[in-house]
Amino acid sequence: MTRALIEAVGLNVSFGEEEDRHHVVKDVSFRIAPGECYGLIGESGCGKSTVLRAVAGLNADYDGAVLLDGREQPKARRGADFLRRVQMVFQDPYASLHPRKMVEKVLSEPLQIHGFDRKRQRIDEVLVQVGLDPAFRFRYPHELSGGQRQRVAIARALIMEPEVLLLDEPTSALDVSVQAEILNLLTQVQRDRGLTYLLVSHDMAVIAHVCQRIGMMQHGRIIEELTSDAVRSGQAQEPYTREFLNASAAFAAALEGGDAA
Ligand SMILES: Nc1ncnc2c1ncn2[C@@H]1O[C@H](COP(=O)(O)OP(=O)(O)OP(=O)(O)O)[C@@H](O)[C@H]1O
Repeated sequence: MTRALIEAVGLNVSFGEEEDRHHVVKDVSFRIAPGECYGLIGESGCGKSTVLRAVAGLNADYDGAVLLDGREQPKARRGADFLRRVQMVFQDPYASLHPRKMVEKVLSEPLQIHGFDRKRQRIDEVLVQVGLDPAFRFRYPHELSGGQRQRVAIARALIMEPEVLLLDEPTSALDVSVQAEILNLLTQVQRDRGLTYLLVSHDMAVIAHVCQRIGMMQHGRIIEELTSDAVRSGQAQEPYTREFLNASAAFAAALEGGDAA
């Protein structure tokens, strides 16, 4: 890889004090090229979300470095440039949208903060892009389904015209019936805009659908990096990775369906 757009170098994160101190992310490094989708996968508690939060700058208490376009980012306060170019989509759209803010306000606030022009037009365009009628701008979160809420959360990220999306289990809080719709939307906007994704999930079907390269995490470490082609053709080296893949019935179903991208 010649150029990494987003990069983690030797990330370490611990929680707690003294004897209660737990080292939950251990020397995690990865490089993601512009336009590439990289997935972090592993069982619950292995440290995936903690890695993502450190990369996003939501947890400043890490050792190691996060680089955007080759430039190391300050830990405590990401600059305006990073905050515009790197956006995050959270697992639970119920929690990530303010209940008393109309969609219009959710989408116009970041435009205001970052001094964008043509607000009305940008809001209409992004709503259409995420599959919502522009009239949804006048709805409150409680007037939306779970899938529609996650579409608004994705619109909020996209409206900043970012280059990188950090996606933390973006479908796992949704009904199974709408999970595929949201995944397809994420794949579509990634292609349309040439976005770079760092996607965290415990679900191999989700990761294989979206990502070209995968980091397998166990106990806070990336134990193996492999391409989704290698995953599909069963070329995992580590026994734990093979076990994880074998145990993933959903992944087997995705393989059968042939929709793993
Ligand atoms: N703010 C925190 N304070 C203390 N411990 C934490 C904190 N955040 C996470 N942890 C612990 O760090 C470990 C890794 O958590 P993390 O959420 O990163 O795992 P994960 O792989 O994303 O799991 P899941 O898929 O269940 O979210 C867990 O043992 C968790 O309890």
